[in-house]
Amino acid sequence: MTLLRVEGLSKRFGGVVAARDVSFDLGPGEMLAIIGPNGAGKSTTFNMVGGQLRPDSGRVVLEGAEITGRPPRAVCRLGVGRTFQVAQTFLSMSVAQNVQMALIARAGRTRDLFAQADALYRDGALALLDRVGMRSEADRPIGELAYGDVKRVELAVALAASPRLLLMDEPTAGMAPRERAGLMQLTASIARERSIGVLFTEHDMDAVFAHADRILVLVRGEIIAAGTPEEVRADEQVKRVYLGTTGHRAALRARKATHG
Ligand SMILES: Nc1ncnc2c1ncn2[C@@H]1O[C@H](COP(=O)(O)OP(=O)(O)OP(=O)(O)O)[C@@H](O)[C@H]1O
Repeated sequence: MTLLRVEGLSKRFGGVVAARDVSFDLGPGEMLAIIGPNGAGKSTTFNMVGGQLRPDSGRVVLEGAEITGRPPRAVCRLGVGRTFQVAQTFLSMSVAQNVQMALIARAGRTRDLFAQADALYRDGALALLDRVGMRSEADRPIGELAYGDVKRVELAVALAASPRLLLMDEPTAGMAPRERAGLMQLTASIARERSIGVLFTEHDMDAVFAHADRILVLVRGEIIAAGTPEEVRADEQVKRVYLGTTGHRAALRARKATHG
């Protein structure tokens, strides 16, 4: 079954074609990476799916319903979640309260927010924190956490909205290599168990080749290749214009880590 269908998305900024006829499908529980050099159109594509940008042409269809050009808030309500950066969490609040806020917002109970935030949805928040390995830190101010731990809390915050599709823009940026693998592994296992489709961009090729089920390669706004990590790694055009030897080594490392 198709969760997300993207058909012929195009976007131009003045003379720059940021996306040209971008099409792909994403299934429930699937991890789909969009890779490509700087300026390839990854963020543009992402933002057209999330509603932050209106495409010039093309369609975005979520579970059979067209969501093209709908504002981000509406897209979010329809089941598209997004992980946000540290600055968008509430630094002085506790880890648990950050997740509770997201649960309260999801339930549409924002009027209760300040009166009862301590008690509301605490159990639900703790369950989500448990799933991302952060239960023991629930009552610490989030501002005290190490960066890699904040990323786990961000994942719990995104899950609080019960997304069908999760958009993750460079989820491992700024993390240490070992922490990156842990976060990607966690994301992949949660995606599978909850049938959440994950669309992510990532510059770290180790993370992509080890954890994506499929990879789209964008170059100058166009998809030049799409397929499994093995297929993309073997694609001559991809090797030539993008991956080169660095990507090839990353693919080999990832295969070794996965298959021994
Ligand atoms: N708001 C904008 N106004 C003008 N040009 C833009 C805008 N957003 C993106 N572009 C241009 O569109 C092209 C694609 O940009 P985009 O940010 O989507 O690439 P990207 O693959 O996400 O790059 P990076 O890996 O550097 O984040 C680039 O040439 C960029 O300069």
